[in-house]
Amino acid sequence: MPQSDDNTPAAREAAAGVPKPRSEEGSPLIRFDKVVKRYGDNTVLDHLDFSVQPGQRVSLIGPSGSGKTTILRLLMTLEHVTDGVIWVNGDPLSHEYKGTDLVKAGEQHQREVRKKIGMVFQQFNLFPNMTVRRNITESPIHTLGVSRDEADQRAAELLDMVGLKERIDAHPTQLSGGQQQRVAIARALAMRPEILLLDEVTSALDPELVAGVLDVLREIARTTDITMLSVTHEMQFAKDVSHRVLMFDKGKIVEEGPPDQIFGAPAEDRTREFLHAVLEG
Ligand SMILES: Nc1ncnc2c1ncn2[C@@H]1O[C@H](COP(=O)(O)OP(=O)(O)OP(=O)(O)O)[C@@H](O)[C@H]1O
Repeated sequence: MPQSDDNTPAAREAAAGVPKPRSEEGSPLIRFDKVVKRYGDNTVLDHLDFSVQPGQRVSLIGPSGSGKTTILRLLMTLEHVTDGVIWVNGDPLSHEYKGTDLVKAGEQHQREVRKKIGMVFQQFNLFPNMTVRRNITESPIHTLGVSRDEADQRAAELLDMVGLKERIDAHPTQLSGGQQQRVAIARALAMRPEILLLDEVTSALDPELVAGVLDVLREIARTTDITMLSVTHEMQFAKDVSHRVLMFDKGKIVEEGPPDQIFGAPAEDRTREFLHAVLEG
């Protein structure tokens, strides 16, 4: 059934004056189409529609439990939708295929889609028994079939970018939380993903280590055109790096727009209340 023009993500963005970084006219890289996620009776995402253009950096903000992390976990196929479809690059994520005939093809396809997406978690999830170098090179070598030399060279470049090139032979336990998180960022980028998902990447860090990690991410935002979806409670960071901010409450988008609008002149009471609580609290 055709949607009313006012209700489409494109119409909402146009109304909000959202700037498009590139591929404005082209197909979205990510599209959520009436996505529902339920755990038992708890509806975590409620017919969610939004899309992300290639190269767009989007921050997801909103109160605890509003469904932000679930969106990233669905994209990583760590969870499956209850209803609706998630499209990546014009293809549905495999678990949304309903027909049994397609399940096998879907699994192969799901692996291909997954390779395009890197994620950095709140807990760094490095392998403690591997050096920093091996943490970064294992997936490119085993999943992408990259040669060891090439993977090593890329690891050295990425560690340089995150300011840790001297720690290439260290083990994670020898590093601070902030350093471990910077290695986790390098590891995600080693797969050359099109999409980088960041899930509250500074929440587990001591306050004095937060700035170093955010600076690395700001630099990635400045120097690459990677598509970025970031769940964050760091409002200044969201303001600095985002093309667009989505404000969530109870599994729905209550407001979206460029950071100047969301942080400077929010239209919705719920957004104002949330920002007041975060910024004043
Ligand atoms: N595996 C699960 N089983 C049952 N309920 C879950 C599961 N994962 C998440 N939930 C529920 O889904 C809801 C949304 O969680 P989600 O982590 O997406 O919220 P969030 O907006 O990211 O919150 P926060 O900012 O606290 O991380 C919460 O009510 C949570 O309890």
